[in-house]
Amino acid sequence: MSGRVNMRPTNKNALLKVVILGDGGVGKSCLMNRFVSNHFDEHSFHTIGVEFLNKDIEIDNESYTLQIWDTAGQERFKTLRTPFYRGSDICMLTYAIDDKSSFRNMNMWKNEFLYYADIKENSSFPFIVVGNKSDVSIEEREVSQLELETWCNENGIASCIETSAKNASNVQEAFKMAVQHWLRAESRADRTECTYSDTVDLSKKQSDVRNSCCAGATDD
Ligand SMILES: Nc1nc2c(ncn2[C@@H]2O[C@H](COP(=O)(O)OP(=O)(O)OP(=O)(O)O)[C@@H](O)[C@H]2O)c(=O)[nH]1
Repeated sequence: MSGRVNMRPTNKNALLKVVILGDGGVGKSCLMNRFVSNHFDEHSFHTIGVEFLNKDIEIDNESYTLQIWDTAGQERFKTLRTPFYRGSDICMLTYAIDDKSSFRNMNMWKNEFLYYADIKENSSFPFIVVGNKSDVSIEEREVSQLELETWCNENGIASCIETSAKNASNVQEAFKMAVQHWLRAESRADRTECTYSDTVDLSKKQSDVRNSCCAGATDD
């Protein structure tokens, strides 16, 4: 008899580290607080360094714990925030719809993340782009939805959404979308690993299987 078995357990990483990046004042802390506690602070203080909160989310009957890292957007806190990028599963690049310069800075944020998180293969990393403060008036808006979509296309990012931490519009959806994006990236990675390493050929003798990279997974 001959066959191939995928040894990777499903939902192997139920704890997902989500890092929120973007210029100071775009609403990162407010987004996190709206998502975690359904609360909005009109007079939110600048974050110093990083803060994190956990929140469970259910998608397709699977439960995930999001560990959400809110970082300080001001340049002077760079050395305090960058050590926390490593080990991230999802990166939320955030700008404010009424602040064009925060939109222009997304390149800088993306590059800073890739560098300090030490991501080699950036094309498959689950970035999601969030345009916050969608409650502002048309007159105050400085970034159109088309500009957002164009930037994402140019940067190979498939997930983007406009939110308002103030009126709660799309905040739950943004985090859900982020996890769904992560799931798609994971399943692509699983398929690749299935092909190259994460499989056991049952036609092999048991001694050969023990020496393969996945053999230990059956005992753990
Ligand atoms: N109109 C509007 N204001 C918002 C929204 N989200 C946040 N704000 C306001 O924007 C300001 C900055 O919000 P923060 O959440 O502290 O911004 P931040 O990105 O965490 O800033 P740093 O900690 O400096 O990086 C606060 O006065 C908030 O009340 C929103 O969706 N709409």
